[in-house]
Amino acid sequence: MTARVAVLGASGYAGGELVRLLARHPRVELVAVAGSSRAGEPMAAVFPHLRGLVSLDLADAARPDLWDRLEADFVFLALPSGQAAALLPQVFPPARERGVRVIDLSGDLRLPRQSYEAWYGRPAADPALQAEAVYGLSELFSDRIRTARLVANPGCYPTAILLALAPLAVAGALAGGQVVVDAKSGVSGAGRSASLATAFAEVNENFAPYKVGRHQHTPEVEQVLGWLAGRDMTVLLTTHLLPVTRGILATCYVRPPAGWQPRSGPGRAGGQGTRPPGQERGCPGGEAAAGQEPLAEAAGDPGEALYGLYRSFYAGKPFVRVLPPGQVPAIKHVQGSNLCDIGLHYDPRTGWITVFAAIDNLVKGAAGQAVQNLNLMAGWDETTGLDLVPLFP
Ligand SMILES: NC(=O)C1=CN([C@@H]2O[C@H](COP(=O)(O)OP(=O)(O)OC[C@H]3O[C@@H](n4cnc5c(N)ncnc54)[C@H](OP(=O)(O)O)[C@@H]3O)[C@@H](O)[C@H]2O)C=CC1
Ligand SMILES: CC(=O)N[C@@H](CCC(=O)OP(=O)(O)O)C(=O)O
Repeated sequence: MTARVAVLGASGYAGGELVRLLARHPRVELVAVAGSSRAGEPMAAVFPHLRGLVSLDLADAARPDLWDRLEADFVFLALPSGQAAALLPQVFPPARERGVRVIDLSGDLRLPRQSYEAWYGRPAADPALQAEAVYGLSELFSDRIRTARLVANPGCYPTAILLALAPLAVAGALAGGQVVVDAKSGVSGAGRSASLATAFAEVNENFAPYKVGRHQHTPEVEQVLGWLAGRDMTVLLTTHLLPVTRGILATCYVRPPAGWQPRSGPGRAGGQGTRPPGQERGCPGGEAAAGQEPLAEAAGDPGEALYGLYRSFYAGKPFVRVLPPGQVPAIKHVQGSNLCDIGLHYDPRTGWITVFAAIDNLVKGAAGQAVQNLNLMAGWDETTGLDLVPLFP
């Protein structure tokens, strides 16, 4: 089976990356692309790297009547936050009737109204649509994604941070309810539209934090960690702009409760060990692990035990590479791929655990994960079209 797919926002970085991936996806027919200021132009004029690979012209993404003519099974929305919320109430219900399924890359459907309005500073999407949307962190919520009609693709930072912390959340290591995260992103995370903050002369050979204390991905991370940990979570997230094009490195600091030990089998990612949005909080995987031997005691090495916990959590998850103790991830080891590399460190002196996660913000943090979700929704192998070896050096 093949699927007809449309990309709205195809003239942006995330949408352009979607088109790059979909152009070589063996089961996809790309039937439409749309933009805004570049509407009417050939895709290859907007993105010359796609010359000879995509022959479509950009339609106007803001026109609701575009949807009446769309003969697509799946529509990706890669529009600025706020635009999906404005567009969907009008176009999604009739499209859903026709069997169209939507994957939205913006932040519009990830948070409930109050939280969205507080952190994004604009009116939230229709609450019914937000409630219908399945949070699309592929590794954790694959069961619900498979049958979803509307998917809220995760934010770039939350993808890295949640993959880094999910095993600890499920295993009860976040019982204190507080986490500190120090995260850095390449400038493509800010989108293609020019702004002073992302101009070469401002970014080159510079490095600085931004949106301190007010990053809009904070409530998203808190929400999902809360589902996994079975308790309210507070996350201190500080984001930094790296003078590179692609990549996110998230460094997450956790002080587990006294006496906590990593255990094997704390629940599997995407299996029964994690709870999807809208369901009762709790951690069946953690409960199932309660009677097991602490690996730390068995192995006598907390670093090895932590590694065992992560290996077991991400067993069978092709895009997560858990690095052995002593190895650390780097953005250059995942660039251009849908991989998330995770490194672990247990510091016996302070009792803190540090978890590092590296992703490509445009691939696993946006377009790649959106394609992974398409694969799940269409019933294909989740790696279809995503067999991408990182570009190095
Ligand atoms: N960049 C990243 O790493 C990530 C981005 N995202 C999310 O993906 C979405 C797109 O981001 P990104 O690609 O970076 O942004 P860009 O600014 O690069 O692209 C925005 C796209 O939306 C179109 N657009 C702009 N304004 C409107 C409008 N009023 N109506 C309809 N279309 C419009 C643009 O068209 P045109 O160029 O023709 O004017 C362009 O195609 C955002 O919601 C972002 O949060 C999520 C995760 C990571
Ligand atoms: C480097 C950079 O500026 N990154 C952006 C990522 C924004 C994003 O992806 O927006 P959503 O809220 O729609 O997920 C930021 O930090 O705001």
